[in-house]
Amino acid sequence: MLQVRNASVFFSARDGRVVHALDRASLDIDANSIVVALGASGCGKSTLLNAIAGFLPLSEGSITLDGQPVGSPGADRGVVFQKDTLLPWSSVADNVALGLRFAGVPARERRERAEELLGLVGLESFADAFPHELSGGMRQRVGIARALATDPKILLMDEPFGALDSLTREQMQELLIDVWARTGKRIFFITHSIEEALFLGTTVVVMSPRPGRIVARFDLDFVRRFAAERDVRAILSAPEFAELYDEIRSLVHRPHAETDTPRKVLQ
Ligand SMILES: Nc1ncnc2c1ncn2[C@@H]1O[C@H](COP(=O)(O)OP(=O)(O)OP(=O)(O)O)[C@@H](O)[C@H]1O
Repeated sequence: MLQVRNASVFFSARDGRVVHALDRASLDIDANSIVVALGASGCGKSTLLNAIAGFLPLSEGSITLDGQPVGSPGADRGVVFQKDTLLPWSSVADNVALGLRFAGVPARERRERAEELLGLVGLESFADAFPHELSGGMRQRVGIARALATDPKILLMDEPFGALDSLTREQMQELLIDVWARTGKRIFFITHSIEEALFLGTTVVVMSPRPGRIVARFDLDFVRRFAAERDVRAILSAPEFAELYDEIRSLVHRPHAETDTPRKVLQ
């Protein structure tokens, strides 16, 4: 279980103001769940993800993964960003195996694991290609395979499909559901898209504009339905999908007051 408890983050902006980016967020991410955080630009979604990844410290509150406090980045959390961070001079297989190289895994074992993961994301024949030979969607697949290489307890995905065209994005959503169904990995996923959140999330949390606060939580089963029936149209045209879409839309767009009052920055 990943537990976020009363997590707050304050940043010191360049002009001396204190930006209250995240306000007492609490969240549980159980095994086998996909928790999607949804909210307007600047509401603190990436701040929350970066804190879970260990890239930035909380100002207040705590994050634990299976009871262990999360302080710094670790192989137990795999991260995928919107912009791929593949090494251009390394082959696809070597990119996938990067974390394993850092962990001292022997070359042959690394290659086997990379090939296995490339199979999982449908890129088995691209092991020896280089990133520039791949499309944006393919590079994101490599990113997912790389994030899975160290067998992390959780995948953290920060708008991973945000830069892709809509067709590729739909394909990637389905691929992610397949990866989730086959690996059982828990996933924390950030998006601006209500439709993407509803389609992918076993839980959707809606965040308010700054200071980012979790204002609503929805437990859903569209993703399990898709994994079982593989009928996207049936899901997207379901009346309950449209109702939830409207409900969440009004929550996301509800006006909230700016409350960046000067406060001490707690580290
Ligand atoms: N290092 C930083 N220093 C100062 N302010 C920051 C810093 N990082 C983020 N912020 C501010 O914190 C707030 C939350 O930012 P964050 O990137 O978490 O939002 P977001 O919801 O992920 O936005 P987007 O959807 O546009 O990526 C924003 O107002 C942002 O300007």
